Amino acid sequence: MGEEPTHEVEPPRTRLLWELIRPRLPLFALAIVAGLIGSAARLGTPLATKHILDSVSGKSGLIPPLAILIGLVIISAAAQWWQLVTLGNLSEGVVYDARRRMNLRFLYARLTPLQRSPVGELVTRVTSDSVLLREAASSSVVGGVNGVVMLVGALVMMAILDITLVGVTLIAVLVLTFLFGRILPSIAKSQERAQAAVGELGGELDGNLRAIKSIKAAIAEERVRTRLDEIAARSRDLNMFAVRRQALAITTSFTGVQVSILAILAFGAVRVSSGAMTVSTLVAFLLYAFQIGDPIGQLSTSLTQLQAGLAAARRIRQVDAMPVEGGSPQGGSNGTGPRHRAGHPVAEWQPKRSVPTGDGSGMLLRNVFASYPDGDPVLNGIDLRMPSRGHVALIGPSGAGKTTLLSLLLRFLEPDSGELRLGTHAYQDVSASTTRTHFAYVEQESPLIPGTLRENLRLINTHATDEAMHEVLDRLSLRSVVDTLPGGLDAEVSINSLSGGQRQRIAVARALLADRPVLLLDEATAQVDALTEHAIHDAIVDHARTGLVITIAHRLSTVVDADMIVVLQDGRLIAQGTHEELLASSPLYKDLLSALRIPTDSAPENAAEFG
Ligand SMILES: Nc1ncnc2c1ncn2[C@@H]1O[C@H](COP(=O)(O)OP(=O)(O)OP(=O)(O)O)[C@@H](O)[C@H]1O
Repeated sequence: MGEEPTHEVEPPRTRLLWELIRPRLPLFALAIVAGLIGSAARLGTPLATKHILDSVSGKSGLIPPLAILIGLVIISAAAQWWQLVTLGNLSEGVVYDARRRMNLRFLYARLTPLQRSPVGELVTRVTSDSVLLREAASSSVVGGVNGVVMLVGALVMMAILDITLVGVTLIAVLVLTFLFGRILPSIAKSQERAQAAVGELGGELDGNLRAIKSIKAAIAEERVRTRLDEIAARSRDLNMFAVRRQALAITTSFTGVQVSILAILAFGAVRVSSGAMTVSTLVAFLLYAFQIGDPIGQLSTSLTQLQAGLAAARRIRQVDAMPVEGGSPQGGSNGTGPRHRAGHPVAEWQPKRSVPTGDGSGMLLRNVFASYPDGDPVLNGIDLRMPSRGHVALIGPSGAGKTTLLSLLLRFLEPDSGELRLGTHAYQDVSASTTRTHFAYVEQESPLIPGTLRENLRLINTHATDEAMHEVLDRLSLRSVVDTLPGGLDAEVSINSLSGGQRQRIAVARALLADRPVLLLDEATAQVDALTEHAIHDAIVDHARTGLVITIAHRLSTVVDADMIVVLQDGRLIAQGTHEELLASSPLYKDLLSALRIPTDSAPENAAEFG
């Protein structure tokens, strides 16, 4: 998992499980009490049976021991029911808590470490790992406690009946305990590796299913299948290792119990024939010996199940350890601190239209350096001032750092050093979510969130009216698309039900409905036709009258009439100005245009692409 603190000593697995159970301790205690009552009732039955046998030989009346026996059976059944329901309550609660904790962490985690793990891998932690945790948190732990209680109780009762014979049983219990101690740790390790393989499978599957069209078009199904099968086989082999170990542990325990019963029978027969023990005592003793089989079996199953749960708890804990966003001061969170303090004078840009600034929503980047974890800086000393109104277009070759610059503005990434300001607020003084309230963002892939079209459009502005939505949909030529959807705005939409261009327009519509001071568009016109591009362009111009629009544009039409064009190359700000100014001053800008065979003596009308 990304950004796992390597210097931190990991707590023992059992403590992780305890942390999840602790908030539900009363339920846990209740389940144990129910288990203890049931165990006590079961422990009493052999004694009641002995009294019934004694009454047959005329030593006492039959009715009282019979009534006690029936009472014990009823109590034992009721306690078992109670315990099972309580356990279900407990385990579902623990799984629910674990899933909520992970959901919360995924949504509030810092983006870079979160995105280091494949989505499918993260999903398996919420789905399959939490299910393994369910068993460990409830039946394994309570079953283990019950098993110990039953075992100790039976041994005590046996000691009361015949102290000599109990020695034989004790030897069997000690041998089994020793063998278990040797086998269990290897079960936990292989199960953890098997679960990691399941996570890897989830990640691979997710990635491949997202790219399924490319895979099919390349006729690469077989290659992908082989790779997926290899991971599935690895998981199977690791689990089989654990299964063999579990089988060894469980059969050892059962054989041990059988052997000790035979030994008790043999020793018991000798003691009965010598008159040191009555037949009824031997029968009661044997009933206890048989009863010991249950707790030992329960203990061995619980302890082996517990290993899978502990492995799952560790993987869930790794999610908990992901760093979260919040009001963390910029640059401080990655521990590097400012690396480049030299102050550069920031060139004040004057837009070609009269654009008022200084009303609190202009943006400033001063000597900003940024890098991804374990990488070299991808932005190197960016100095840029943008006003509160107007259209700023970012251009540059692929990999120049355009998207990274937007990530900094939105605080998906914190700078290594330098200063970012939004109006009068320094980024480091406010939380990431506060900063984001100023932006509406259209990302490159224009993803839809699961839900209806209405929910998608209201993602930023939850109060957008139907009227406003229809107005924006009209502007972006989406109205006819919506009208054909069953349910209109209430239709469930997904990546498969809409085209790339339609999704892109929905993302733009969502941003326009938001009415935020700064609109960020990352190649918002990449997939749309000329008419829609025109509509988006008009929307940009419209928004730029009252607010700031920052676009990453690959199409010249989005760029040429921008109030300011910022040219980036290799993470540096190479030039900035209007189209005309850059044609006169920036060889890179001219190169970018020439590479596309666009005449550099006039602004072209067509929608040529950069990058
Ligand atoms: N999540 C990431 N982790 C590590 N490196 C990254 C990450 N995202 C981008 N980079 C690197 O940062 C550099 C700048 O990438 P960025 O996406 O900002 O460029 P860009 O100008 O938007 O490119 P394009 O036009 O191709 O989208 C590239 O070298 C890229 O490999």
